[in-house]
Amino acid sequence: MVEAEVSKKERGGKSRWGWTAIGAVLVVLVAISVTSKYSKNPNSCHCAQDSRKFTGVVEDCCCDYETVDSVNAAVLHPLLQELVTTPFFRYFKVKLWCDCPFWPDDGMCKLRDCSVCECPEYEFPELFKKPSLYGLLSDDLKCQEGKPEATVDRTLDTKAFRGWIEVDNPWTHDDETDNSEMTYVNLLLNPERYTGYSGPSARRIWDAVYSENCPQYISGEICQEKKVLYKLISGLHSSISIHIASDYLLDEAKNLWGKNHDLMYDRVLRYPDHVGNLYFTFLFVLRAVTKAKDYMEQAEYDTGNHDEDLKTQSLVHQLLYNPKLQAACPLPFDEAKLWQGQSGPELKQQIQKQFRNISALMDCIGCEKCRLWGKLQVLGLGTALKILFSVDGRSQSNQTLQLQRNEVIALINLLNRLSESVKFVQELPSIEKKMEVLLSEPLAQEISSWRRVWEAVGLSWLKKLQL
Ligand SMILES: Cc1cc2nc3c(=O)[nH]c(=O)nc-3n(C[C@H](O)[C@H](O)[C@H](O)COP(=O)(O)OP(=O)(O)OC[C@H]3O[C@@H](n4cnc5c(N)ncnc54)[C@H](O)[C@@H]3O)c2cc1C
Repeated sequence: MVEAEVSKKERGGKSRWGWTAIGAVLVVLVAISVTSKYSKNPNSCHCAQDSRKFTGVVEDCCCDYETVDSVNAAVLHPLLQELVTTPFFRYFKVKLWCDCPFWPDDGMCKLRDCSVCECPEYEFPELFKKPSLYGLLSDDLKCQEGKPEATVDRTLDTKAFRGWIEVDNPWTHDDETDNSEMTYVNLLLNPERYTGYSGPSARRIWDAVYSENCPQYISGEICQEKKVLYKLISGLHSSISIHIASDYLLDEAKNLWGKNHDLMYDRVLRYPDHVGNLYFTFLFVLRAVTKAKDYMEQAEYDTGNHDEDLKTQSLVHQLLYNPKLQAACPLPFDEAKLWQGQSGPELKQQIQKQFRNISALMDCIGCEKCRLWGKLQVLGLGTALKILFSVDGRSQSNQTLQLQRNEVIALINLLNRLSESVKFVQELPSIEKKMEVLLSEPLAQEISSWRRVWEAVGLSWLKKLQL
């Protein structure tokens, strides 16, 4: 083309101008046909825009992608990253050795990283070991009235919080009040990352989760509440996959860990609905945390380390009352729209049973570390469900929220995991660029072959013109 232009200027012949113009039109038409062909490919159309892939309001939520990204990057992510390192939030109580209630354990874990490093007795806070002295259920309060002289009334009526108690979460399979097989785990020593757990064992669990408990909804054919359950699980699945890809064993021989962008793209980013579900789950859990803010604000974050505990309290306050967050996304998810129909209570029971089954499936995970994070995050989701759906401030005002310490730890750690995943997705442009190169390879090849054809034709025309 450049050669043709130079020759045209040098020669200045009228008929040659005409030939060149026809040639230029042909090139434009070829380019248009090639690019339009590729823009029909759903994978490449996003890339071709060279802009953000995810825009607009997150489906079924009250916040848009851009706001979630900016508030997460500016407020939530930094706060949560710090909060989960505090002594209160880094120890999680979990029953790791559990029998799968559905089929014999067929663990397929390949790596040493599959196993969990449990805490030695001396490490975790002494206060965590003791059952709470201040755990006062509403029934206990009545009992105390009979013998006031014997007990100190520690209730503070103005406070929502009445001390950590051992209560069972109705949404999960494990009995959270049974401490016999529980062990404490330092989450910082056991990061959620690639473990090599895959194949039929892992696939069977995901298949059971989706097919038996929350079959993918077909738009318009399933009620909103069931759709919520599917989206929560799918969003959690996206987050797990993103964590696997973002902390991946790139070279086993060299023990080299890092980001595996191709895996992140293959598993999550190329499915916009899986990304949408991640944002949905993030907003759902964020709504639960902010709804429980009175309770969380009053809660005791004692671990025996005064300075650290003050820091924890302050970080929790900053998270719950952040003006930027309140202004940007005051109601991340509107739970009041659910369970409105006549069959509401029945439906709630049915979905609660399905979620309990999902939580029981976590005992079938044949990789200890995956089981740890699976259990933590499912308890976190169960806690969010409990906050949003088990205690309804409007219709059952006599029901007060009671959370156990482990539920709050799971809830905040889950929110942090989701926040990290959203941040990874937000850092998409660099990944997108990489994919753009990959996706544009056939386009580049096709253009260059058309260019070669055109150059050959153009050259033969030029030769003719020069004669
Ligand atoms: C609870 C749990 C926790 C795990 N934690 C870890 C871990 O910490 N580290 C680790 O290395 N491995 C972990 N695994 C295993 C991991 O999730 C994958 O199963 C494994 O890496 C194999 O991946 P895959 O490519 O076969 O697809 P999988 O991720 O197993 O997906 C199976 C199928 O589910 C569907 N699917 C995938 N993502 C979504 C989504 N977001 N929404 C809807 N449908 C979807 C697709 O049809 C896909 O083919 C965990 C598994 C489970 C069940």
